[in-house]
Amino acid sequence: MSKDSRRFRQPIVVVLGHVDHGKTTLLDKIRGTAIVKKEPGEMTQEVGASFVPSSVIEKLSEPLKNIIPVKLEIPGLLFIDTPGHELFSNLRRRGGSVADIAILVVDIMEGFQKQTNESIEILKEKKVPFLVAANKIDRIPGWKPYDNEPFLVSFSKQSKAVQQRLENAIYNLVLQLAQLNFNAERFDRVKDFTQYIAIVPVSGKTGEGVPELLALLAGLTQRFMRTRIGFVEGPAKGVVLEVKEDQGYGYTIDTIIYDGILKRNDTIVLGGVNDVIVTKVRNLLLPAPLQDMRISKTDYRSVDEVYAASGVKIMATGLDEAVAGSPLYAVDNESRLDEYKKIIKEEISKIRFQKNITGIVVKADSLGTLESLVGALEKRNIPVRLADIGPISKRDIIEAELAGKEAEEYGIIAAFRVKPLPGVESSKIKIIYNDIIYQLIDDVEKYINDVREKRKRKTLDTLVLPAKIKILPGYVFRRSDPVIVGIKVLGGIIKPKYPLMKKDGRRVGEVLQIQDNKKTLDKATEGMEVALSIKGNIMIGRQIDEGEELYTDVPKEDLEILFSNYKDIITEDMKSVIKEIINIKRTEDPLYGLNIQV
Ligand SMILES: Nc1nc2c(ncn2[C@@H]2O[C@H](COP(=O)(O)OP(=O)(O)OP(=O)(O)O)[C@@H](O)[C@H]2O)c(=O)[nH]1
Repeated sequence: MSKDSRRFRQPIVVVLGHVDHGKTTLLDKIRGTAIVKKEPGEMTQEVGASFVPSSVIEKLSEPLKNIIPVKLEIPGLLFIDTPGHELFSNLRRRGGSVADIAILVVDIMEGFQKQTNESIEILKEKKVPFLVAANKIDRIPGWKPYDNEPFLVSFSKQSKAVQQRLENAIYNLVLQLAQLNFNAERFDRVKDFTQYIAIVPVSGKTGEGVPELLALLAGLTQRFMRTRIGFVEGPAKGVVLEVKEDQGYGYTIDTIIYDGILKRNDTIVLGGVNDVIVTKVRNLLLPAPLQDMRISKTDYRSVDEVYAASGVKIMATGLDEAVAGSPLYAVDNESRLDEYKKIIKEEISKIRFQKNITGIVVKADSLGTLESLVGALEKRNIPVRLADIGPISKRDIIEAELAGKEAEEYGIIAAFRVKPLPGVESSKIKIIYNDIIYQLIDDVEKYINDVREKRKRKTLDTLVLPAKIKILPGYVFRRSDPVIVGIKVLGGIIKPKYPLMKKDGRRVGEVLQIQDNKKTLDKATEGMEVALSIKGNIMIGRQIDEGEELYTDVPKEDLEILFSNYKDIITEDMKSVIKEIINIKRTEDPLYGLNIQV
C-alpha cells in the first residue's frame, strides 16, 4: 500500500500484566504467527515494535467470518515488543500514552494479581482502552489443544466439563473486574464494546484464541478510534523509547513515531539531560528483513523515510544526552523551532523539578519512569522535593540530607535504575534501590512508615527528659565502676537509663539507679538530693569531678516529641534546662531544637 492511499495508521498496541502471566510468550506467539502467515514482502520490521499486517489478521480470522466480520481499513497493528510497566511509562505523550490500546494479560488459572491491578490503574490514568487476554487456557484440566485455532473453534471441540471449567474461570475474572467497577464479558457475548471490557481466552503456548485477539484489536481500534488513528501527512511526532550506544552507530535513539512522516535530514527536537537537543536526522534505521522465523533484530538497513505508526532507530549527532521518554518533534519550518523547543522544555520541567518542601529525592533513568514514580508517590501522599533523571549526584545527597533534618523519614533517595556518580559520598543517607517501579514505591512507603512507627512507639516512658544535676562535693561513695555519688537535681526530671553529658556535650555514662535513704526511686525531680549510680567507663577525678554539673543527653527526636505530645509536663525549671541543653547540642547539630519554642 502506498502511503498516499492511507487513511489510517496502524494502532499501537502494548501488553501489560502480572509477572509470569505470559506477556512475552503471547507477544512471541503473535509475532511468530504473523511471520508464518505473511506473504513475501509483507512483513516489515520495526525497532522496538513488531508490525502485523492486516492481511495476516484477515487470514487468521477467516474461520470467524460469521462471528467477527472484519473488513480492515487499518494497515495492521504495531505491537510494542517489550511488555511491562517500565517500558510502557516511556511511551508517554502529553495527556496520555502513545499506546492506542492495550492487552491486559491475566493467567486464567490465577486471576487478577497485584500487577494486574496496577496495570489497570496505569491504563486508566493514561486513558488507554484495553481488552483482557485470559491466558493459559491450555492449562485448564482436560483441555485438548488445537494449535493456532480460533478460541471459538477449539472451545466447541472441548468436552462439556472442560467448557464449564473455562466458563467458571471467565466468570471469576468478570467478578474481579466488577470489583474494580468494570463491566466485562467474554468477547463473543459483548454487545456494546464501549460499555464492556472484552475477555478473550487465549493460549500463548498453543496460539489458540490469537486470531480473535488480533481481530478484536483491529476491529475495535478502527471502529472507535477513527480520529485518533487517522493518518497525518505532516512532520513527525514521536517519543524516545530508549537511548542506546550501538556498536558502529554511536549514540542512537529508538523511537516510536505516532504521527506524521519522518525523513532523513529532518531537523528534530527532543529532550536532553542538560538542554533541549536540536539535531538533524543522519540516518533512519530499521531491522534488516527477516530471513526466516528467527526473531533477531541486530542488523539494520537504512531508509529515507518512515511514516506513522512505526518504530525506528534514529542516528544523529548529540544524542548522547538524549532522554528516554522525551517527546520528539520533526520541525518542518525553521521559524517554528523556538516554539517546539519551548513545548519540550515546558513538558520536561513538569517532570524534572526541585521544590522547597520537605519531601524525598527521586532519581530515575528516564523521563517516563520518573513521571510514573512521582505520580505514584504523590498518590500515596509521599511528597517529592527533587525529581530528576541521571545518576545520583552530590546535590541529590545534600537535598536528601536537608529533607532528613526537617523530617527524618524523608531523608532518602528513591533510585530507579541509577547509581551514585563515582566519588559521591552516599553513605550518609539512605538510598532505596529497586528496578521495579511499584516495588520501589512499596519500599519507600514501608521505610517512611517504619520510621514513623518507631517514633510513635516512643511514649513518655521511653523518652529521655531534660534534667540538670550537680555532683555534691564530699559525697563520693564510689569512684568508679559504677560511680556512686550524691547529687542535687537543679532542674527537670532524671530517671534510670538516662544518658548523661558534660557541659561541652561529651557523653559520660548512663544513670543506673537512683536511691534516697537506701530506697530505690524511679525518678528524681527539681530540688531533690539523692544518691545516683552511674555506669560507663568513667571515674571521679578523670572524666567527671566533684562539684561538676551534668545534663541528660536528650536526643533531638525525644525533645520534639516532648514538645508536640507532652507539653503539659514541662515545668519552668525544666524549660531553663532545655535552653541550656539546646545550646550545648547546637555546637554539633545546628538544627537541634530548631522548631521548638521554649
Ligand atoms: N501452559 C502455558 N504456559 C504458558 C503460557 N503462556 C506463558 N506460559 C508460561 O508461563 C511462564 C511465564 O511466561 P512469560 O511469557 O515469561 O511471562 P511474562 O508475563 O512475560 O513474565 P515477565 O516478563 O517475567 O513478567 C513461562 O514458563 C511460559 O512458558 C500459556 O499460554 N500456556
